Amino acid sequence: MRLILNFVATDQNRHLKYNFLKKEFHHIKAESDKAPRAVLVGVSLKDQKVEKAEEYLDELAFLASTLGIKTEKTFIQRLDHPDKRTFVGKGKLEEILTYVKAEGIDTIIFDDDLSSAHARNLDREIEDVMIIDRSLLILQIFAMRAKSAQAKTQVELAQYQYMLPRLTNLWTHHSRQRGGVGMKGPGETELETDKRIIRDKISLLRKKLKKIETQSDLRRKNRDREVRAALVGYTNVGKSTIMRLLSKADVFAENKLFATVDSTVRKITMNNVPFLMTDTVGFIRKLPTTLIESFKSTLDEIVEADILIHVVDISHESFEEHIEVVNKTLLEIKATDKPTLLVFNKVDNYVDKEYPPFEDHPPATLEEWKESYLAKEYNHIFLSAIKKEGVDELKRKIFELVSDRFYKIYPNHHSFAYNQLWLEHGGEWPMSEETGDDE
Ligand SMILES: Nc1nc2c(ncn2[C@@H]2O[C@H](COP(=O)(O)OP(=O)(O)OP(=O)(O)O)[C@@H](O)[C@H]2O)c(=O)[nH]1
Ligand SMILES: [Mg+2]
Repeated sequence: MRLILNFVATDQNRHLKYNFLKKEFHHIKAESDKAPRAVLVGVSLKDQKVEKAEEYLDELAFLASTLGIKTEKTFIQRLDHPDKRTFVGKGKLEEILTYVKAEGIDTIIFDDDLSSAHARNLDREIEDVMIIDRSLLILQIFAMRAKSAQAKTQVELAQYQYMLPRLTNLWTHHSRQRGGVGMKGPGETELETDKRIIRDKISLLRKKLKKIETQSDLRRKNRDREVRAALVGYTNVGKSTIMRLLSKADVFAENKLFATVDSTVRKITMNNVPFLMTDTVGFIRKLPTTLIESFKSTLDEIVEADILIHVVDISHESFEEHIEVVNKTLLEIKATDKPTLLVFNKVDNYVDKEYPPFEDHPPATLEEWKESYLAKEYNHIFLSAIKKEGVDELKRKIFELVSDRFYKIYPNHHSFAYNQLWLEHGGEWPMSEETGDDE
């Protein structure tokens, strides 16, 4: 097996080829001239339903398809905890390998992060098949999507940070004294050299990022006295579509995961009240921590926002869990405690659930969701961004939050009395709206 990480550590110009993941994928594609074919492997833990593990693998398959990888089969093993040696047990691994060989599969994707010990042991068992874990897959998507210098540098940094601890045991069999060649320092083993190169690269990238961030900090400072709203939510819920709807901004929306990696800011004015709207990167279950760290300045757009517009795809089977993942991530980056509007998007795609009659059951229809604990807990609206149903109410709710904040900063603004009246009388749309780019 050629493990994906081998590329960097064994390539002569490894310190130059930072975009190793991309190259590796191109390599596979070029070899076979068709989409890479994969099997997915997940573990269903003791206290977890098998359907949950299946759902997680569906998401993993969606992540893989975003990179053009086709999923041929999924394997789930029920375990108390992942196997220490090879992630799944011996028997399961044999079953997987038999299938992989028979079908000529080129990639095995694990739904959890593999430790360096896992990688080493799997490396011994498997030949000619690429092994990827969830974090690596997400990092690769980010690398593909990043457009700005800032996002590209952030992804690179996250890739190297991901790699560094995994180098530790992986290369022990390469560790040997080697005299005076290339980058090697005096008395260093090959492993030490590799680690040093990566550490140097990390500190270089940190410096580069700091420089870029100083510029965006300055730009943000200039916006200090402006009201800022941020669209947040799980990936693929419709944030960019809503951004387009509100600002007529030409942002990219696609039915793939992590369509947005660079954040976009637009200035919007409603009834003479201006504010900034940010569309930013979506969250996902088990977002690699290296990504959260290196995307700190992008996520600061959320941290510094006055108002959050939390978008949810209500037609998704796991949308309640998605809300939890987003709330947990917001807590992690310290962006809670802001006035928040929960947008239940994609109502056009919602399919009523079937439950046995006369039994207690979770909400099964949109009407029932409207009466649910979630609707009670949150300032919310129901929306179809695609069919443009509920847009006026969305605008009105956003306007309420934004103008509340705006008049706190500018209590004497001339539009205050007019807008108070307008809101008290039910605020009929359309009202004046201008949009413009700010960067
Ligand atoms: N059926 C339906 N689809 C929608 C709706 N809103 C957005 N979509 C689709 O959902 C997909 C994702 O939309 P995006 O706007 O890219 O989602 P996002 O939240 O920005 O996604 P990321 O940037 O990947 O995190 C696209 O295919 C949209 O066309 C809606 O109201 N109904
Ligand atoms: Mg988006």
